Amino acid sequence: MQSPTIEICNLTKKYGDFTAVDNLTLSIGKGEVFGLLGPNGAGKSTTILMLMGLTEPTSGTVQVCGLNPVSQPIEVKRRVGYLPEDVGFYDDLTGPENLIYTARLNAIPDKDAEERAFRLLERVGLDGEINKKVGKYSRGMRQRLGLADVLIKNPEVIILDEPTLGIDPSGIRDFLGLIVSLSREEGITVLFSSHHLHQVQQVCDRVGIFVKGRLLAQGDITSLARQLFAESEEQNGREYGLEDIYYRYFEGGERNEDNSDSA
Ligand SMILES: Nc1ncnc2c1ncn2[C@@H]1O[C@H](COP(=O)(O)OP(=O)(O)OP(=O)(O)O)[C@@H](O)[C@H]1O
Repeated sequence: MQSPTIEICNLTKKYGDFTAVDNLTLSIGKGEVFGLLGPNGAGKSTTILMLMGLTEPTSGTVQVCGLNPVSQPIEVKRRVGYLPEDVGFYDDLTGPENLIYTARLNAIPDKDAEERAFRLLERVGLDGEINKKVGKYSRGMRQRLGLADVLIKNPEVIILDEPTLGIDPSGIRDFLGLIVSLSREEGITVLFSSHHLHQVQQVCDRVGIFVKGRLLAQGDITSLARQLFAESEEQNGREYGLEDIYYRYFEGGERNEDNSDSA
């Protein structure tokens, strides 16, 4: 059997006395779209920083594409594309100019870089905007350019940290559709970190519920509620679902008829 693309084992990160990530164990297979779902402050970004070799674990191990991000951070960055909440671009350059710049930084020859930049702009639906300076892009356009920027080096894995923040609903739909097709058509492994239950539900094969540094449950969407609410279901005789997860773990309350459609 193929070994997992991302393998996290008993991973802990402490900042002084505060534990941001607490004994996390998780495997993500090749081509899988995995959602790391948790409220603000759960430890999602800290986990991503450890996967990228940008901060060191306090204890435990991480492997990405068979590499150790602590001792091989450059090799990891070569194979993993990371899209943060807000990507920094040169605002006075156009989309293609920004992408070609990234390609050069990744040692891609100029001729290939240009061809790849235009192909990716088409892939993310920005081919109609090639002469526009990025400073004039909308938030959704910047994120789509961010995705192209991540893809220019042909990564095996892409890690997206709250990528839809500030994008309008139709932009979000397009962006999520793109992520799914990338995974399906190109076999890219995707780690999608978000606090939006419904977005994660739309695109992810498997989801981990991450709260206060701990992974409470993981699995496909339908099995999550069962894992988290088995006892309550037995006591109350009703079926629990995703909305219940949202209210209990993200809002700190329980779902009732007054709030049942606002997640
Ligand atoms: N450098 C740091 N020093 C001290 N505490 C930190 C540091 N970085 C993060 N934390 C704390 O660790 C916890 C987890 O933060 P993290 O950013 O990983 O959460 P998150 O799930 O990504 O949330 P958000 O979506 O709000 O960024 C938070 O309580 C945060 O305040």
